[in-house]
Amino acid sequence: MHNDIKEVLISQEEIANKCKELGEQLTREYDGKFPLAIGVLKGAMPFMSDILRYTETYLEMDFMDVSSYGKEMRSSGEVKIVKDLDTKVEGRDLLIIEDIIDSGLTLRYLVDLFKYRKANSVKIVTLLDKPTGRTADIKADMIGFEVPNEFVVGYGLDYQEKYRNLPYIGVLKPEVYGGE
Ligand SMILES: O=P(O)(O)OC[C@H]1O[C@H](OP(=O)(O)OP(=O)(O)O)[C@H](O)[C@@H]1O
Ligand SMILES: Nc1nc2[nH]cnc2c(=O)[nH]1
Repeated sequence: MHNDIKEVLISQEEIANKCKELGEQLTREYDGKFPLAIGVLKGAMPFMSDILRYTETYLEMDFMDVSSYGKEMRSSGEVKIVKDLDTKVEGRDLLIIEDIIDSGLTLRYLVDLFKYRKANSVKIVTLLDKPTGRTADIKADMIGFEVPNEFVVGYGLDYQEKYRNLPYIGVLKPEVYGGE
């Protein structure tokens, strides 16, 4: 698996330090509130697990499974709900937890949906931000790292469902996805 990686962009240690920092920031942000933390499956799973163990306030967790990439490296442009929330969001303070904002289409769709469902507030924390990919108008409230305009894998992020269990963020060798 590690043999398929051309370059490590963000190390396991850098990710761990950042998760602690962001979790502590969330503690301050949501102290005395009872937010609903929403993990966007599947990619956000490791990040959600790591930041929330440093968030020392009462909170509730739920998950939404949305998909727009399928097996491709480009967004289909259509965000599909694979699994909806089990929790009502009306009047709640929501924290959306994402692994990456690229085109922004996934988060634009989710924020609009939660506003339509009358959430009290909607904030976004993302591990990675790829601003050069953006086509939709959306910004995160908290960002771990900015990444260049490359398809990244690891720590939740997949290519054809592989590499989500890598402990770091990296870039694949071109031959892995049929490039030169
Ligand atoms: O800003 P965007 O261009 O919309 O891209 C971001 C989304 O793409 C990935 O999800 P994907 O649809 O690949 O599903 P997955 O998390 O199950 O891999 C990622 O986890 C984000 O949710
Ligand atoms: N694995 C992966 N999924 C994405 N979804 C949106 N951008 C990316 C990316 O760079 N890598």
